[in-house]
Amino acid sequence: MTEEIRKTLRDSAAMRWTALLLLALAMFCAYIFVDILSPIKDLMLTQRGWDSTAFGTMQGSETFLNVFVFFLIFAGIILDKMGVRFTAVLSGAVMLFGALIKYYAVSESFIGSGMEAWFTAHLNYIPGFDELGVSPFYEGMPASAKVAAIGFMIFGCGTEMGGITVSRGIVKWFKGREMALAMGSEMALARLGVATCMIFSPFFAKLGGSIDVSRSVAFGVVLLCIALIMIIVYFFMDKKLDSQTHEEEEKDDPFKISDLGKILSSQGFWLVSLLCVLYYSAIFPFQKYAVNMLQCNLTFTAVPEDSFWASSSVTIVQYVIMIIVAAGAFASNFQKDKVRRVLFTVASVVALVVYCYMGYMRQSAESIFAVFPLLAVGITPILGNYVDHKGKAATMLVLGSLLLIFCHLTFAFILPQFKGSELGGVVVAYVTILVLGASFSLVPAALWPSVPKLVEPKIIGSAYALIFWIQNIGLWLFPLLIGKVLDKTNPNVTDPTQLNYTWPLVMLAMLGVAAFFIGLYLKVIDKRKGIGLEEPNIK
Ligand SMILES: NCCCC[C@H](NC(=O)[C@@H](N)CCCCN)C(=O)O
Repeated sequence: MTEEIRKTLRDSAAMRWTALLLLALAMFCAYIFVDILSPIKDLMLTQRGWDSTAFGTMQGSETFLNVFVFFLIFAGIILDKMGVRFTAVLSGAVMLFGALIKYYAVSESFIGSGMEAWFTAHLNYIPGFDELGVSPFYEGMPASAKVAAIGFMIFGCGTEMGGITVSRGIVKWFKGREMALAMGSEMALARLGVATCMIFSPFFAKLGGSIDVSRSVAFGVVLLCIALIMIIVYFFMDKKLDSQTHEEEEKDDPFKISDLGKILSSQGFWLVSLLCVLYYSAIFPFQKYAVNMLQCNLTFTAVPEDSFWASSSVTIVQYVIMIIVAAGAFASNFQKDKVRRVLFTVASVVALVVYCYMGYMRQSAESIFAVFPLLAVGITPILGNYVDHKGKAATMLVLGSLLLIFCHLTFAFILPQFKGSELGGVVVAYVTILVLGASFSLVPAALWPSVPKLVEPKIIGSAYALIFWIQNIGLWLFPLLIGKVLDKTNPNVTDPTQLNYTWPLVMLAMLGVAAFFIGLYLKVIDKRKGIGLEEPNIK
């Protein structure tokens, strides 16, 4: 066979990176939708009557079916049985379907509809789930929040199924090549999705001077349509690849229930899963409240509506600068020449300073918080590469947890001290958010590539599905708990920007403490059992 005949799509760097780009852009859109209501929590109270408990219950519902109906486990089985491209299209369609329901729930046409009346009277009690205290609805929950929660549950099935499918797709296209870099790059783009959402969700909700929260959700729905198109394009690339390699998709490793037993009996797997659920529970649920937490802790001077800083064009310019920060930091990873690498980094840092200044001038909590994922865009691929070549994954997990504790305690106790000092508060907020972003690079970059060291290659897909499932328990519980703690500790507060966030933040810091100790124990077990977590991936 000649060299030419043997060449497949994945042998071409351009083609495999195109395949990654399609999958990563689809996840970018999905991550935008995940947090689409997070930066407008205050508007959800004033426009739709969602208090913190309603908001937290709706936000937590994303993971409900994954956790309590074990959908993620089924998603793992579907992925193993049907392959990457089928599951990718299915996840895109499920995400879009759920998103459309959520859009209807928050739209103006829902208000006063028969559906609103029905949901106000029903779904207050769910037999079984209420007794267990895990119901996604409660007596008195606004009807729009109930329907939005149903849509978000369905969306959550699609997005988590998409998450494991993309990981497996990356393995399919990049095995034996730049796999860690590809995974890091995919996560980097997902982080940019979160930053995009922080800027554009409030932008669309307040567009043209009138407030309409459904515009933000509509923006997310449009992006999910684009995501589905990208997945369909990927479908044909993937089909072409299989026809070239004459491989029947993934059929050599079918999922068996007995595989679950093998995974569950691994101590390392349990420690990594525990650390994953503890760490991510202090990040993703926090993300849903962070903008409101900043609104409550920073002193903002209202920017007049006719001022330059309040204009829509400034929002767009700020977003373009954000893209320059992210692109510069990301591209510096790929520069072989040292001078070029430094130039890219410097350009990115300068753009970051300009971005931060604009956030301060706009007095905008959402654009201040949007720097959180930016650092992760730049450094997650670097750290992924570091783990590949130098190792030290367990140490990075410990360090990431320590930074997490430091940040949540700073938000809880130091940031409120700066109330009254406009600039001081914003500086403390920026620094803490950036450090939290660094922590959010360290842990994912070390955690996900460590999974293959814990289980045999044959059951990696199922192991990822199980870790996601365990992680989803925390992602379900903590948005809800934060909302409840907020309501309990702020009984008479009616202004959504005057809440005291100390106790929810202490609770999140405690998750970091537990993750820190698990990380230390993991280091001990790694040394004792020779798991190789501190070893480089490429020897
Ligand atoms: N290829 C890496 C996959 C893991 C990325 C990881 N995402 C998750 O853990 C998701 N289960 C949670 C997503 C939360 C929103 N639904 C990440 O670090 O983003």
